[in-house]
Amino acid sequence: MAEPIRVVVTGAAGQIAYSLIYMLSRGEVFGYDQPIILHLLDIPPMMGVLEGVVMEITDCALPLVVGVVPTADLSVAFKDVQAAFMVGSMPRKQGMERKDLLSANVKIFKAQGEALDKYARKDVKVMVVGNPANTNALMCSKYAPSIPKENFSAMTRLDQNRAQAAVANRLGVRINQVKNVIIWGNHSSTQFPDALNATVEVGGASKSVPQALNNDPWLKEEFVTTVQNRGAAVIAARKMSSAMSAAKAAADHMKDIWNGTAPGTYTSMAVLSDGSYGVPADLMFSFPVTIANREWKIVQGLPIDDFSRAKLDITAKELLEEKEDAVALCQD
Ligand SMILES: NC(=O)C1=CN([C@@H]2O[C@H](COP(=O)(O)OP(=O)(O)OC[C@H]3O[C@@H](n4cnc5c(N)ncnc54)[C@H](O)[C@@H]3O)[C@@H](O)[C@H]2O)C=CC1
Ligand SMILES: O=C(O)CCC(=O)C(=O)O
Repeated sequence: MAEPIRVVVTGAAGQIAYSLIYMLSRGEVFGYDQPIILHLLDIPPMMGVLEGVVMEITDCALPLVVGVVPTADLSVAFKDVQAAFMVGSMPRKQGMERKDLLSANVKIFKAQGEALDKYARKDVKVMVVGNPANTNALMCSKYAPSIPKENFSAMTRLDQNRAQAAVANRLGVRINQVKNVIIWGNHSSTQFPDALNATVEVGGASKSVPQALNNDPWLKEEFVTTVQNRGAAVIAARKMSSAMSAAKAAADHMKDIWNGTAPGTYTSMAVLSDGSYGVPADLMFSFPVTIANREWKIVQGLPIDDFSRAKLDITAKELLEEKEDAVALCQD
């Protein structure tokens, strides 16, 4: 059996972690033959709840879990970790935008960036789930200067999964027949869910989604707003934010980083912009990427018409504003 790897989940006593820890422990992300040592971080008042989570992990009798380290101490949580799921932070309530969480959450990511810098392995892969995810990831990476910026990403996979499911449903096909739906920009209501370059497999042949839908105006209208507002719709229905689907998306995201994307497919994640597609550099912007050897590359050369250009610019503008606010908050 392989040597165990150390994996940290922050916000380990919370809702998303409750589903995510089980997926990790079953081998769904790092492989069914990869033992793991789980580092579980939460805040001191949650240590009692976390103790209950640890009891449940034990009672699941999972052979791949060879150690569990529950803690409220950053130096313990991040010590020698190779993968970090940064979930711990406050979720929004009904009526709030995700960026309203910036003042509550960004300093958590500053402190945890500093701790990653000091204690984690330099090849650690860090994915940020806690909202506002893109800007939290940007600030986390800025406060971890000894870790390559490319090792940080923020999750827009839940939006991608939602978009893929919506397209499959509209076409009446299975989810895995739809490929290459893209989420551009921020994990917020300004994101641009784009199925204009997506494809669907029908009868062994690949067809463009707009063609398969006879250029249905739905693709540029209701599809976009439904995906943009899906998180808020779940909150309105559940009175709590998405958790099972968020955990599944976090697992999908890290699994792609670990194992790479399948040939001919790309996935969306927020990564540091290098100016591709006219997006300002130094923003954590969701792009279509391919991944090999645990390194991502932004997919180049996709057609961007005036409609898509306007959508990309709106979401980039929001990220620029968030970045400015975050930098100011972290200087306080
Ligand atoms: N990027 C995405 O697609 C999604 C992001 N989210 C975000 O994920 C975050 C977590 O959501 P839930 O698990 O539902 O929330 P939750 O409230 O159930 O759990 C959050 C946990 O984080 C802990 N926490 C708070 N501050 C912490 C700190 N400084 N260090 C470590 N742990 C800390 C809390 O004590 C709590 O146990 C929220 O910000 C939410 O908005 C949720 C769904 C999707
Ligand atoms: O919408 C939120 O603020 C919390 C959960 C989330 O980010 C989502 O469901 O997309």
